[in-house]
Amino acid sequence: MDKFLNQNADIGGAAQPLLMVKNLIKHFALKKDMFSRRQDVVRAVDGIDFAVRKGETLGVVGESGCGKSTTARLLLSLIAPDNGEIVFDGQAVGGRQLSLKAFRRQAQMVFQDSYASLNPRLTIEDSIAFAPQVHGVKKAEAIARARDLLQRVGLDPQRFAGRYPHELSGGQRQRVNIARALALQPRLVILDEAVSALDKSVEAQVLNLLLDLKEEFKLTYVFISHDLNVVRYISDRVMVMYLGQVVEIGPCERLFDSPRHPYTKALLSSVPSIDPDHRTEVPPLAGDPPNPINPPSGCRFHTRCARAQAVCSTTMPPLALSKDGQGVACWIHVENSGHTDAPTTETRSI
Ligand SMILES: Nc1ncnc2c1ncn2[C@@H]1O[C@H](COP(=O)(O)OP(=O)(O)OP(=O)(O)O)[C@@H](O)[C@H]1O
Repeated sequence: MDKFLNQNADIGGAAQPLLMVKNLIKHFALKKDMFSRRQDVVRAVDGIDFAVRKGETLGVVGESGCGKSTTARLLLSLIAPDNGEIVFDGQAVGGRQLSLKAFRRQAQMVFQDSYASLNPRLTIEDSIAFAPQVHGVKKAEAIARARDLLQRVGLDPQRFAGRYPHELSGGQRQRVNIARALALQPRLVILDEAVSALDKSVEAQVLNLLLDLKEEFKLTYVFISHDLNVVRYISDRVMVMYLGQVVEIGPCERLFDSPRHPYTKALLSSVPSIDPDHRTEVPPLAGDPPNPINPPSGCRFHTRCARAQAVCSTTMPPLALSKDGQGVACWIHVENSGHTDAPTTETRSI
């Protein structure tokens, strides 16, 4: 356990992580068809380690199907992992140290679909006040808290408290979902594509609201999005996933300005830049990722990587951490160990 704490403090780049994840695995068994003897399994999340430090926003990016949402659900114990450990503020989640109920008070989630997340039969204030009452807060106090939160997310309680979800715009509903997530006074909020369905102007307002609330309530965010510009705007550090694994993690600006993993380079080169100094020579990703039921051996990216070497197809590279806090799982970086910013600590051998 101590070894794990030290390793993950390194991966998080901070002495005080709020959340630590060790070797998290989730495979989904698919229904067998009548004539097949084989049981296909989707390796949605396949052995990930990372930490989220107190007060930071960790952005999570990667192509569709790489395991971002499954990771989010695992983090909040909405689904059970096949393996792995989650430690919240030094206490293992779901065991004797920190019960699931106690953890769920401190960790909340905001989903993409603002309408599906709300009960259509409850007024806005009743929706926000619901969870605190389940956790023992008296109704009058829960309603007062709901009205206060409405104000804080920019919705006048006089006008909005008694309305129903269908009477609100998408942006207003997402503000309600954010207020609802904050009603239990959590420390960690996981935002899974929380602004992706909004118009660009509303998206910008909600992003700024999230930044303000983070300061005001001393929150820590895990921010999942396919929109790299949005992730760059809001994140302190960024984690890049490919086929259920972490391929790179590091400080946001450094990762965007000098990505190290060939996958991160290709992913970022798909974002158009109007700045000629920032145009990249790396071609954007071609085709779809391989099937997660039968992922490539070795480094899972080797089948699409222009720089792949023999070792890449046989052996999975470790996620190695350099002195500047950037972790990269790529043999090119492991082998460049004479370089000043090359990996110094092998944080994970797979
Ligand atoms: N309940 C499930 N049963 C079977 N396969 C699943 C299940 N949930 C997710 N998967 C598969 O697991 C893989 C990871 O899915 P996940 O939704 O976590 O990816 P994602 O990165 O969030 O994708 P997106 O950006 O499209 O939301 C995908 O191949 C997906 O089809």
